[in-house]
Amino acid sequence: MAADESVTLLILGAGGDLTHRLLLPGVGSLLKIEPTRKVRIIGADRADLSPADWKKRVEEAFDTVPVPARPKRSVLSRTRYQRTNLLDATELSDLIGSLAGPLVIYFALPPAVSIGVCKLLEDIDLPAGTRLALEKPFGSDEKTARAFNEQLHRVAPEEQIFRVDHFLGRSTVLNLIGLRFANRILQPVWNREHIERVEIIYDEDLALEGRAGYYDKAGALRDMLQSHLLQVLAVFAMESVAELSATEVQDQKNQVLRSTHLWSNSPKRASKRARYTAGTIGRRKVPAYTREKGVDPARNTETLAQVQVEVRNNRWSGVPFTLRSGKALGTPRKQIVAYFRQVPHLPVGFDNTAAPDKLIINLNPGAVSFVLTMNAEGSPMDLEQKELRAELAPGWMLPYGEVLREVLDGDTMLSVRGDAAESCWRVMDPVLKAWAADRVPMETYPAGSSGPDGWLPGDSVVN
Ligand SMILES: NC(=O)C1=CN([C@@H]2O[C@H](COP(=O)(O)OP(=O)(O)OC[C@H]3O[C@@H](n4cnc5c(N)ncnc54)[C@H](OP(=O)(O)O)[C@@H]3O)[C@@H](O)[C@H]2O)C=CC1
Ligand SMILES: O=C1O[C@H](COP(=O)(O)O)[C@@H](O)[C@H](O)[C@H]1O
Repeated sequence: MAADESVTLLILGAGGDLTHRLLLPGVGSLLKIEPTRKVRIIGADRADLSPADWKKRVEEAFDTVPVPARPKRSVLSRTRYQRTNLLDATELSDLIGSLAGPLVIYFALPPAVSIGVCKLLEDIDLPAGTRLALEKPFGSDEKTARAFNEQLHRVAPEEQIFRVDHFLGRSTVLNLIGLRFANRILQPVWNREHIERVEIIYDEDLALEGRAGYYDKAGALRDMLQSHLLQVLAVFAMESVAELSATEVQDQKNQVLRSTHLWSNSPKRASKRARYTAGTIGRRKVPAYTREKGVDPARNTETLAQVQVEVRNNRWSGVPFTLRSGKALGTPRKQIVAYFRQVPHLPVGFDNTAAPDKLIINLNPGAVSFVLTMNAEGSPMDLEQKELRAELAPGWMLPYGEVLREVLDGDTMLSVRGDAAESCWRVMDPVLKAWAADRVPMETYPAGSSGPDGWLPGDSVVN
């Protein structure tokens, strides 16, 4: 679809946090880069917002970017809000009936409400080609994800369904494809012969930040590992693509996800979970997770999760991939680290066999570092590790701008295909079952620390 063709973006759940904090600024950041793009934003929610309230919300979100005057004026002059109980068939049908295509329906709703709305959409005539954009979590296990896929396919074909993952909008992830396939240096060593293990880590210094309503039912594993980090793994490990197209990228990513299994098939050995206790992050005092507002300690929700998986294919068999993410950690660390094997033979005479060579890919902000063993300062017989580093340009728009751009253009390259969503649950379901049965202990770590001791295998120097 051409960027100058006007698209109607209907945001369901327009009064909520996602719309306010991420979606509207995302659209704004897209308009900043593409000021002639024509998008008509319609907000719908059960909140009682006046037309002026709604315009003010859009304007405030745009001002955080900020959006240039002309596209801002154009959007504000055409946007409107419709108070709607989205689970009422007549109200939903009236809302959609009032809109012209091409139409994108963005579900910024609690997951159970999204499923209910989809059911109602089966009986509503949608403009031809209507696209549906869904948020995570996509289902709550493999079975519910499959059922949700079947239901969605009764409303629209797969190529009109966008399961949004803002990590895939991240320029750094696209940079990963460039890093892997646009030079000859890395391709020959990107395999089990040369890479011993890989860590994909997203440690945050943010704590709960008032999100108990969502997070206490999700936890770190569902919030980050099952969704974002498995997607990052898929891009890291996939075979080469002939072109940057949805079919190529999706097929290659999904081959990886289909081949991914828990390390030694044992959820007990492959997973760890922990929850933060009271502590201090910088100058900020953080209460114990169980004392945070809205948390039910009986849910036993983890705030730090680590899972080891194996990609059982010709390229990666035998290489452990450790996925880890958590909240309230002292030092944010958002990176992929590939540890290389030792050289087959180190010339006799050198001192100091150093730690393994590493490739570190920082996800946010983006940077690539090679940490290589070479001659030290001083005695040339001595070895040490030195770092070669390149900073990557920041994303040209916000991650939500990048994913929305694809949705508005009808390009599914960066969205999660239905079978991939099911595969991700298939990998993690045994861990969730083992945790629910208390077969893996819940450890603790003070907020502001680096997590429980001894979780990551081997050396994991933060860079
Ligand atoms: N917020 C975030 O940072 C992120 C959120 N997500 C996902 O985005 C989705 C939305 O999350 P979030 O914005 O945080 O949730 P919120 O609860 O803040 O927003 C959902 C909105 O939908 C409204 N709503 C619920 N039921 C109905 C209904 N029947 N009719 C009309 N409106 C209704 C809610 O109204 P009311 O308040 O009255 O209930 C609320 O305004 C979730 O799937 C979440 O997992 C994904 C990534 C990040
Ligand atoms: O989807 C989510 O992602 C954020 C981390 O992503 P970032 O781009 O904001 O760094 C995470 O904090 C949140 O819990 C999760 O729902």
